[in-house]
Amino acid sequence: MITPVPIDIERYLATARWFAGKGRAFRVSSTRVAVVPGQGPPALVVLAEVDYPDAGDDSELYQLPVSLHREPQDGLEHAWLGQWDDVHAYDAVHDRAAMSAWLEAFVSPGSTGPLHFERSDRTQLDTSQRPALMTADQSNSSVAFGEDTLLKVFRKVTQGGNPDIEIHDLLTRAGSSHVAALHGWVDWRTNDGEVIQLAMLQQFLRTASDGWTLATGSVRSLFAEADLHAHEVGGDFASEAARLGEALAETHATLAAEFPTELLSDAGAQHLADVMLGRLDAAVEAVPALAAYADRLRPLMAAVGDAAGVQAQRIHGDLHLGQTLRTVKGWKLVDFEGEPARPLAERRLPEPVWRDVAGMLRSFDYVSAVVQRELDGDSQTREQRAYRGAEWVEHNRRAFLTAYAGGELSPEQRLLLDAFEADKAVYECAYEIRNRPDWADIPLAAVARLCSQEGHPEGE
Ligand SMILES: Nc1ncnc2c1ncn2[C@@H]1O[C@H](COP(=O)(O)OP(=O)(O)O)[C@@H](O)[C@H]1O
Ligand SMILES: O=P(O)(O)O[C@H]1O[C@H](CO)[C@@H](O[C@H]2O[C@H](CO)[C@@H](O)[C@H](O)[C@H]2O)[C@H](O)[C@H]1O
Repeated sequence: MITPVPIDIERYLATARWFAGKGRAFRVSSTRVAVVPGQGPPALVVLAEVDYPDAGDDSELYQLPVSLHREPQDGLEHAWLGQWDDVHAYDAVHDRAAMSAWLEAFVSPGSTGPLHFERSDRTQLDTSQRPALMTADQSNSSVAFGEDTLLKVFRKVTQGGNPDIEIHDLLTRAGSSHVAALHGWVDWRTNDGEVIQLAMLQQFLRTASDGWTLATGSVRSLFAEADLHAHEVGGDFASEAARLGEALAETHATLAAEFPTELLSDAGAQHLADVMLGRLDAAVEAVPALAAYADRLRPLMAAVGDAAGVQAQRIHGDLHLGQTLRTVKGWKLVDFEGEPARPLAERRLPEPVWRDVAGMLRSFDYVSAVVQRELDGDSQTREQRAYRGAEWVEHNRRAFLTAYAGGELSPEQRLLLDAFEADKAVYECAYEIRNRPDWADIPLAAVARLCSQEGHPEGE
């Protein structure tokens, strides 16, 4: 079904934080529309297919929940999508009435046209709770209902199972204490068997603090104490880093128990190495400064091709401190979608756990670098902060890794970890150039360090 909608989706996409095609020439080639059941102002789901003239057949599908009103809505001006005749259209995630209709649709799950609301547990939903769009800088859009429930509306959607829903579902059913419980999800289902997953409803961890905020706070405490070492300051993060290592190890164990695992075949190991090498080549194109390191990174990545026999399993796929939440009951992991830039089929493949471990190790480096950038000072002060910041990074990386692995890494594990860390830093160079060019020197400096003789302090 191709349904034209008379709103200027292109104008809206061009400025949306979650639109991955910003800065490229694009056009909306088709739209499909479905109606969300319920009372109140009409709420629609629009699926917009986006084409990129510079990229041949490359197209993407974006979801726009839309609400329609007979009158212009005060307070929703920023979410205005357009008007035809006397109908005003808004981005519905900002619209309380429309989001309440979504929550109510979960109370009587089932299908209305292509939209299917599914419940996965029996948690009572309180539909009187007031919806509020979260303000986090996100790839998707999340709406909290009061203090208990969170609806994450996926923006870039794809045919097939969404790993965030799939993994939250299995971990919730397995009783994992390291995820926010899943309550349900929304599918777009067509008669010919196509399924596109649109949104998920889960427990809202309202009082949790995210790992990024806590860790940057720890580095700020360190810098406020001129002469102390990282383990001596009140805000030492190492015991939390260790708990995070334990939480990740437990989550990996549950994932290995709940999803199929496999031992990497020769072809599987070679595929992993080829993907890393391909990403390196593409990143060098986007970030020419990487070229100086490429010849030293390639042998490390190519060696992954010899990793046949290593266990591969479902993992998080894009783990960093911003994906962790500290609750009174311990650490939770969020956002199991994997790296948004990787094709969906690849993100759902079993992989060595070292990709996640490497992601967290990289994140400790970001924390120290980002705090240093916030602060002024003469060159001597900056040099001293760089030294102390590096000590903080080593201290926390070691605490995390020791708790995760529970002992020394084997040479094979060390090699995989090093290769995944290099791969992540390369990915980050390309990510930063596209999204935050001012930050590109953070992963670039990490690549330079990985290529130098300094090695990995926490492994010694
Ligand atoms: N269940 C939850 N409860 C409370 N906060 C959450 C929950 N899930 C995610 N968050 C917060 O929202 C932020 C964005 O969520 P995330 O799932 O990473 O979205 P995105 O895929 O859009 O990046 C996270 O960094 C976290 O701080
Ligand atoms: O959270 P997303 O799934 O959208 O992940 C993407 O964005 C992240 C930035 O928010 C990016 O993470 C990089 O920056 C973080 C600090 O902002 C840092 O902690 C991470 O270590 C670093 O990789 C992530 O790579 C990207 O996929």
